[in-house]
Amino acid sequence: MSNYLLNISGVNKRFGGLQALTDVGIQIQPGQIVGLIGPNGAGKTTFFNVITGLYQPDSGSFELAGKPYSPSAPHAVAKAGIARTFQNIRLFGEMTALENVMVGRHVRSKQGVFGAIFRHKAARDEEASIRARAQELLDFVGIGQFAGRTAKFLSYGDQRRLEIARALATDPQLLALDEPAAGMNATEKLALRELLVKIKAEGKTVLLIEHDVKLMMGLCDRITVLEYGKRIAEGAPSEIQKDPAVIAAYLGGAH
Ligand SMILES: Nc1ncnc2c1ncn2[C@@H]1O[C@H](COP(=O)(O)OP(=O)(O)OP(=O)(O)O)[C@@H](O)[C@H]1O
Repeated sequence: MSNYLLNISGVNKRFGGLQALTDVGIQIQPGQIVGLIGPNGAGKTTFFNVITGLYQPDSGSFELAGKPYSPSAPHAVAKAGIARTFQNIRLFGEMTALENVMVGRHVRSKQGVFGAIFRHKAARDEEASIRARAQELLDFVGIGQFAGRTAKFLSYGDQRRLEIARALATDPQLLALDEPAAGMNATEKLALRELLVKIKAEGKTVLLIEHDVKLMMGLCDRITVLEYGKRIAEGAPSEIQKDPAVIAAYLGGAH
């Protein structure tokens, strides 16, 4: 057993003839923001999808908060305590912002379908507390005033915030964000950075993939670098910035 919140090692993943991940691991201390970077095609998304149960690895050892977890399916991973967002926003566009967060919260709700149908008092009470918590989370991410707005009518930056609020609604031990700054302008990126710092201040642990290396350097406690499906470096941003293998990977790659 280790003190890591997330301790993953020995992950291999092959797609047909392509070895997308070779013996990749990551170790995350509780309360840290950890970044996963690397040139295009390095295997970041594949690794992320393995961690969150979207892809089945060929091998690997997975431990969350000292307990083995099986990344066999996304719902199993969510139950284990990892919540994620997606590179392409996946909201319920026709539902309100509040309803989107309430859906996330229902992962943790106790009342089953029968409770919801027959409107038992316990179910009604739980619904009210889910609603209140959802509003709190919208306030926390800075879009509380848009609770009643249909999700698809929110600005791009606010939709991203909503996704984060929905992920937080599951009370995750680890928040996994897939390119949260993709498509954002400079102002939105700054606001996202502030939000992530706030999430960290709440004691949450965050793993993120992000192409904006400058943003990552200023935000992350630790960074893991992949290239051609292998981990080539791990360290604090100041170490990563001057690591010859990392510099070579970025200069030689598409970035
Ligand atoms: N579902 C799949 N089937 C076959 N090959 C895949 C699949 N997903 C990814 N790959 C391949 O695996 C390799 C790693 O891709 P991956 O998307 O994980 O890299 P990445 O670091 O996330 O890249 P990017 O920064 O461009 O998103 C690439 O060569 C890619 O073509």
